Amino acid sequence: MSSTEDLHRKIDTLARELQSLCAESAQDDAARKNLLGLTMKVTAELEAPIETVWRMIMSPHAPAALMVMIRMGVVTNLVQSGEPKTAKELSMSCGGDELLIVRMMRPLVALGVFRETDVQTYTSTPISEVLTAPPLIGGYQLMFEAATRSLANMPKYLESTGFKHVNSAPGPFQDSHNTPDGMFQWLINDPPMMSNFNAFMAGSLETRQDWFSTFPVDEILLNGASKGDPESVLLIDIGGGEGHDIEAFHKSFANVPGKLVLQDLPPIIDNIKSLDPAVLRQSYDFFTEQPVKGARGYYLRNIFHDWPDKECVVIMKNIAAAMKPNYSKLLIFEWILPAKDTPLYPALLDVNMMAVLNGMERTETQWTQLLTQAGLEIVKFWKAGTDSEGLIEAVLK
Ligand SMILES: Nc1ncnc2c1ncn2[C@@H]1O[C@H](CSCC[C@H]([NH3+])C(=O)O)[C@@H](O)[C@H]1O
Repeated sequence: MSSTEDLHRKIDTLARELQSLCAESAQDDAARKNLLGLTMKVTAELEAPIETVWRMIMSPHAPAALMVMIRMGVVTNLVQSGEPKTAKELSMSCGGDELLIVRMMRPLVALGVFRETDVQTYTSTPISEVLTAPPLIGGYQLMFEAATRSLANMPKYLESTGFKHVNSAPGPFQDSHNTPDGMFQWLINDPPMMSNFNAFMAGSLETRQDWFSTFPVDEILLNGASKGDPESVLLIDIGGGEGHDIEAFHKSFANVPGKLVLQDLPPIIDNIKSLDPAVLRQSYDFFTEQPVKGARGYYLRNIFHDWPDKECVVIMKNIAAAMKPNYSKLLIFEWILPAKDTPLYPALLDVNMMAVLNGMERTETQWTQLLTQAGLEIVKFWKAGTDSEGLIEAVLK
């Protein structure tokens, strides 16, 4: 047997083993992720450099085709009907041209988002089915409109600035959307897009870790918190959206003394449909004086990465002015980027933050610089590996 034949025989054997491993690990999520990580590493090793470049060149196309199918209603139509439909039928029920559907569907079929049961006949797959869940269909449209539009235009925009670091508005978002507004104001002006954003944020909770199930809550917050005073505030979630995080905290720590407060902008607070009454709601703009003084914990998740340094320092100073010395703690739950070899997801998130909010993900050194400028001192960077967010515990200096 030639060495080439031998090699192909080995690959066939491995393919069979891999197939059976895939089936086995479908029941065990840790094993599945382990196997997926391994195959991704192997893919990176096997892909020729020119193939990598081509993959990047061709990467915006399928997401754009999918956005067309979402907006045309084809995705929901196929998932809801649960049976194959021809391009002609889809064209009649969704209103777009038949040939446009055929062309947009080709890459999506190749990627497994849909299946082609016959010529120009399509059916949904688990990918399109999961995509129609509100957090994903909302999140997809939000990210496409807010981020993809801005990213496509970003190189040209940055070139026009002489490649200046983005650290204030206007930035790529304002340029590509032709608006002086930041993303949050843009959302407030567009209620359906705001609903997409809220669904996206609430839905992403399912896949993200809670700080209180990851780090020692007793040591960080509960030990030393006021127990006798019924008015004392244990924890405020500043910019907490519709309250999903602080409500989850309450569920896990229902009997701890002290009030729980949710703060966000009026349109968010006024839009809350259901929230445990144990959580007090307060409309508040974090660029103004913090009204709750001397709370034990001032908690912010995914807030500072939305803002350039200057705005972060203003938000931090407003909190610092309300903190009680030797008692209050600032708790920031965000990415703490490693100085080197940042995993792909947080590295991309950093570019995303630049594109949509003129914001950024930060390293330990950058966090330390910010907090120092606001008169705060880091007690500890609590970390759970480079692949997940960390908690920054800080106090008044
Ligand atoms: N000036 C502001 N004052 C208070 N909240 C704001 C302000 N600007 C933006 N936000 C809120 O900041 C939040 C950022 S998204 C993060 C939401 C939540 N902490 C979570 O991690 O899921 C949104 O809910 C915004 O409405």
